[in-house]
Amino acid sequence: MGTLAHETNNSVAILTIQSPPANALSSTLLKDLEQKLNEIEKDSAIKAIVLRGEGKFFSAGADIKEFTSLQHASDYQSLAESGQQLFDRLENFHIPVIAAIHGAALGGGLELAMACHMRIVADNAKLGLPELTLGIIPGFAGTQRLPNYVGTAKAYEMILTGEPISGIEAHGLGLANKVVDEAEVLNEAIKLAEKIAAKSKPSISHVMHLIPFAKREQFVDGVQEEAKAFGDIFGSEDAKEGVQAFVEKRKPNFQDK
Ligand SMILES: C/C=C/C(=O)SCCNC(=O)CCNC(=O)[C@H](O)C(C)(C)COP(=O)(O)OP(=O)(O)OC[C@H]1O[C@@H](n2cnc3c(N)ncnc32)[C@H](O)[C@@H]1OP(=O)(O)O
Repeated sequence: MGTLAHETNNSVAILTIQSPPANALSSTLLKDLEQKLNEIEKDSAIKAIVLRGEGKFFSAGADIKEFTSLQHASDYQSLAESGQQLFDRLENFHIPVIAAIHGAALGGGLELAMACHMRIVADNAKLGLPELTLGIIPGFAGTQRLPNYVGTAKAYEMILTGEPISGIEAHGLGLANKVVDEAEVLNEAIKLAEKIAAKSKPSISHVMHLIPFAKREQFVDGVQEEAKAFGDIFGSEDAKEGVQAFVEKRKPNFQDK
């Protein structure tokens, strides 16, 4: 069974991440997402997409346990580059994608949600980039997309402290389109998708082509630097300690090297 379920109703595709317990973005899940985009690209009937997570969370980010199987800085750099490319494809997709976020969207989970075009969040959801808690840094374009949504000051605070914000705060900062009770997240996302799907497909496609031009030009340089730094950071003692501490469910003891 794949890690992404897919159903379509009224021209709206609902993609459900099914990778318990935390919907971590394993390499398999990322491949399944790419495959799903390939399929949807060929289906002219789909006019909007809702992306959600099954279980307790939207997604808790890259699969930290998988990190321990990689060896070299170049492996981590490639991991970051392939995630960045996939999320870039999503951001530039010709069909609008709405992330329906409950529980947690952390690390790569928030980076995935930020590559979607709109976000509906639960008031009690946690959204953050906690990578520095692991002795590493964001690697799926989080350092580049987060400031665009929340402003640079809040992005520095969120990334440097690793502390998540609530769905209510995310909405106040402009990171989310709407905040609702957790029980209503999926319904609200579907309602928004159905409103969009009632419009003409050619006009939807033109808007999807045009809005990405408003993106900052430095973005491409920024994500390249981020992927390189993501590779470098895994050469540090503290990255090994941070990842190991997560696996062993203890606090990391960083040595600043
Ligand atoms: C380029 C991208 C880089 C990244 O994305 S780095 C990863 C960034 N993400 C994080 O650092 C989030 C780490 N996870 C957490 O902070 C917490 O977890 C949660 C807040 C999501 C949930 O907390 P709670 O409800 O107390 O559950 P629990 O016992 O911590 O987790 C349930 C199971 O899920 C596994 N898990 C959680 N997040 C990840 C992950 N990102 N990668 C791999 N596994 C993860 C745990 O280990 C555990 O598993 P078991 O039940 O076997 O003990």
